Amino acid sequence: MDARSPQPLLEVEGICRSFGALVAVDDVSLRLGPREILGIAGPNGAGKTTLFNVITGIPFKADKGRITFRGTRIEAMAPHRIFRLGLARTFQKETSFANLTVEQNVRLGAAFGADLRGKELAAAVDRALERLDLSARRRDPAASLTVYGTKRLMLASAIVTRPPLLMLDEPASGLTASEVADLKSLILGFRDDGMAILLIEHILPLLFGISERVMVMDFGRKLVEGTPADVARDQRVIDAYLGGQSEGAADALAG
Ligand SMILES: Nc1ncnc2c1ncn2[C@@H]1O[C@H](COP(=O)(O)OP(=O)(O)OP(=O)(O)O)[C@@H](O)[C@H]1O
Repeated sequence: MDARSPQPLLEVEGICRSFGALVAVDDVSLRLGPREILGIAGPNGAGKTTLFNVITGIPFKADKGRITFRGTRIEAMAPHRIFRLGLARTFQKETSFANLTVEQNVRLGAAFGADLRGKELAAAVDRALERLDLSARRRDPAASLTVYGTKRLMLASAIVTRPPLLMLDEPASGLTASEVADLKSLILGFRDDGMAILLIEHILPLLFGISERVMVMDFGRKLVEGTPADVARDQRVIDAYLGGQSEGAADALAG
């Protein structure tokens, strides 16, 4: 099944969210199939993070629209119940419980996202720490990690319950080129494990290089959606957003 199938993994229909007079997300719809990677691009303030926020209900809901995840309507559901249905996210800013250890952070993710206990919980935490190359740091305080270490910790806490949908908000910001390359293979590995991925990213070679489809937002609205090749060539996208970066996107597509 893919996003065009009658029952996609995630279906967002006519979502709106305003802050006073500012319409941050304006009638946005999207569909995502299992194991699909949908990239979301757009200039600063286009409404990308607000879209993530209203899908996950953290920290606020949409004013209008329907969101269906795994056949269940979630637009009015409490965030922890959405997580338990199998939708996990990370945040733009590196976020962790700084005074807890790396392992305790991941255990919290597991407890929030599923009813895991005992050996099952321990195995899930071990697996997530191993996957994100954090096993050797498990007893260290989260505050001692580097920027990329903290990003990997957010990812470990998000994937510990093996969610079918992972939403990543600018996971590559602030990383070195080799860290971005490492992150790229991690994300592709999550997809190979069975996760669908919604990815917001300003680093276009990464976004265009791993997404099956790309959606570009501008002024709260969906400007264009299509294959990376079609989107990178779309004159509306070049005018509104890519500008000088269109070469970077083209290079990513070339290989
Ligand atoms: N809690 C809020 N209160 C008031 N305005 C908000 C709030 N959250 C977002 N906005 C505004 O909504 C608009 C969309 O913001 P949003 O963070 O969703 O954009 P974005 O596309 O994710 O941008 P960036 O790429 O810079 O992260 C912006 O004008 C922003 O200032």
